Amino acid sequence: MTMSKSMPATELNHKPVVVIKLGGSMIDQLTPAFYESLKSLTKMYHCLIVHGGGPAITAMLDRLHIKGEFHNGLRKTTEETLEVVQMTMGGQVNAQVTSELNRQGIKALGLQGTDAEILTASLIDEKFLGLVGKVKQVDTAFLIKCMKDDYVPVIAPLGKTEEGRTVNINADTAAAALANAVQADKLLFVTDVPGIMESGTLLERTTPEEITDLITEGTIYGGMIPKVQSAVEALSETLREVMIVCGSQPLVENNQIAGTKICLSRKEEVQ
Ligand SMILES: Nc1ncnc2c1ncn2[C@@H]1O[C@H](COP(=O)(O)OP(=O)(O)O)[C@@H](O)[C@H]1O
Ligand SMILES: CC(=O)N[C@@H](CCC(=O)OP(=O)(O)O)C(=O)O
Repeated sequence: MTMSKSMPATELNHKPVVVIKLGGSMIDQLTPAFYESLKSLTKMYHCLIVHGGGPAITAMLDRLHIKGEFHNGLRKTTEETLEVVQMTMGGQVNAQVTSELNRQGIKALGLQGTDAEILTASLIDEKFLGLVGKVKQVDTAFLIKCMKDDYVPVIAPLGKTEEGRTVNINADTAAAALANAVQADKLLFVTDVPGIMESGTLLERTTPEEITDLITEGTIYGGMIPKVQSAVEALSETLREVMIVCGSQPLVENNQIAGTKICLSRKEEVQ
């Protein structure tokens, strides 16, 4: 379980928080209509954005002829790979997302998870995965300050170990940890598919138990696995629903968010 260093509930009670994870698969294709809907969301919610950058990292590794390797959806991160991760996801992609949001009139502030001790992580398995971390503690103090001033923090999922080593963190798991730490009302994973698909049909609602079966039978595979696992882990008494949504359409239409809702049970009815 992730620890949180400060409790935001009392500080941010005038607007709930929504954490939005922008998948690397979608970042280059987000439409003006998507940003417009995000802007209207900022009127009702404090928004906190976590972005990925998998495709950009892979493209740069290819250009530099550095061999990549994945284990269970996690990129083996050598010292050399980490430099590329910092340069692309922490640099280029973070700046791209932040400046696009600002261009659309959203007050966005680009940050790395390594700033202001936002993400403290532990190494998962250094021998096997190298410098890949999982979030151990989130310091929300600076994020809350930003959101109180109506800034949208845009976080690249890099973290520091307690020994001060920089680590690469899967963006889905970072988003889930941040959502828990800021006691978010909603967590949205924006990706390049309409939601979880089963035999070509969108699953509008599902549960952790069904997700386990869908992974076992191979319906859910690849990059969707860390996403749904992070979604399930994030579910709590406060965060009763997590959604997987598509970035090629507006986030909210007719007051509805289209995609797959993951709830603790099928009976959950969340507004
Ligand atoms: N059951 C499923 N429904 C929809 N997409 C799935 C499913 N199983 C695997 N996927 C794959 O997951 C991908 C999204 O994950 P990923 O590529 O990691 O995106 P992101 O960069 O947004 O995190 C989809 O493009 C699709 O190829
Ligand atoms: C440890 C690990 O795998 N980190 C990811 C971080 C980026 C990410 O998660 O980006 P997407 O959301 O685009 O997949 C990586 O290096 O690709």
